[in-house]
Amino acid sequence: MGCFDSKDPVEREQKIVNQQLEKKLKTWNKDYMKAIKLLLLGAGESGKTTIIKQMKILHISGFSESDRQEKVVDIRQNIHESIYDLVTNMSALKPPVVFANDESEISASYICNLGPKEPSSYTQEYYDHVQTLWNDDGIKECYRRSNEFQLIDSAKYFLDRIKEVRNSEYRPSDQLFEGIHAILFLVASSDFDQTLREETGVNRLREAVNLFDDIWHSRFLRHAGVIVFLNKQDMLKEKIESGKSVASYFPEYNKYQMSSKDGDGSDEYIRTRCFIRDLFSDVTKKKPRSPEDRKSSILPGLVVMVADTENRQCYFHFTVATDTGNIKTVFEDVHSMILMRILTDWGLQ
Ligand SMILES: Nc1nc2c(ncn2[C@@H]2O[C@H](COP(=O)(O)OP(=O)(O)OP(=O)(O)O)[C@@H](O)[C@H]2O)c(=O)[nH]1
Ligand SMILES: [Mg+2]
Repeated sequence: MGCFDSKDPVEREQKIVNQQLEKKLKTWNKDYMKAIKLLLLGAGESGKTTIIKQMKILHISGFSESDRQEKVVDIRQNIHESIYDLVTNMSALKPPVVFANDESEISASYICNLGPKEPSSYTQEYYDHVQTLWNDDGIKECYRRSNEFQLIDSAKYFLDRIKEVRNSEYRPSDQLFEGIHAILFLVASSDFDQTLREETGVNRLREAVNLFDDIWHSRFLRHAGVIVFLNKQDMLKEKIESGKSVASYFPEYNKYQMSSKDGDGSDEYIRTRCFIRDLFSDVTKKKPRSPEDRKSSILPGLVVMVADTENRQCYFHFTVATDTGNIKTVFEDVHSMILMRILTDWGLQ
């Protein structure tokens, strides 16, 4: 038996265009999923720009925003066409298909009122209705019987992407963070004796710990792996070897117990860098700072605190961002760590 081949040239052309579009989107999606997405965060002058420069040197590139926007426009149009065709054809089928949920009736009239042409603006309400309909078992049944009417080939592919498209337009924070595999948080470790330029009196390292607290407990970032780069190790070593002590700024250093796996504590620089690492690792074991303490947070709109429910791990590296060789080695470790995480998420590890 041969395949159904439309004799109508317009219909045939439409089908070809659809197939080409579907192919393009599939390739785009595959590439996007393949890319490892990192979010680089850190206080002022901690070395973020330097790390990006090193990444460029080490040939790491990403997706452009215009590529992404172009894809969103294509998907939106196809979502509307698909859901409109499904809704309007449901009752005409023989025997007809009915909605499984009552609320879908309201969503169906909303979509029918818009007509077959895509809406002038895509609102949250619009996406809610499409989502309600696409979740309805009646619509799913209608989709299964789509051989009985005209529906674009890739309707399911597009409708399954509602969340992705909606996020890209209406929830900028989520869009920014969705699919991020890991957050790189940079710390200028040698800042232990510095105060913030803009707010004299605030210790820069202490402020970096507070910022990390906000980021670690942020609702938006809770699914991403977190890697802390304890950067500027060369400057830290220099400071310690010149006789400066972290104890003058962090009195708790005097009582600091170094773990035996980190060394015997005889090297002051090693002891200091472990102490600084533990300032950050303690954050991952504690509750978020109180709202009172977070008044001066530089991320007020972004941070919605959550208490940890998942068992998350944080990875620490001692880095010198200005040293390409050092960053290359560290990134090789980071890369394997992220791949392991992805495999674990997929249940392959
Ligand atoms: N010695 C040394 N200098 C570093 C290191 N990392 C960064 N720097 C220097 O520190 C300064 C600040 O680094 P940037 O990469 O500009 O820091 P940033 O986080 O992008 O700073 P802002 O954009 O101002 O927030 C630059 O002069 C860097 O060359 C390091 O590991 N060792
Ligand atoms: Mg910068």
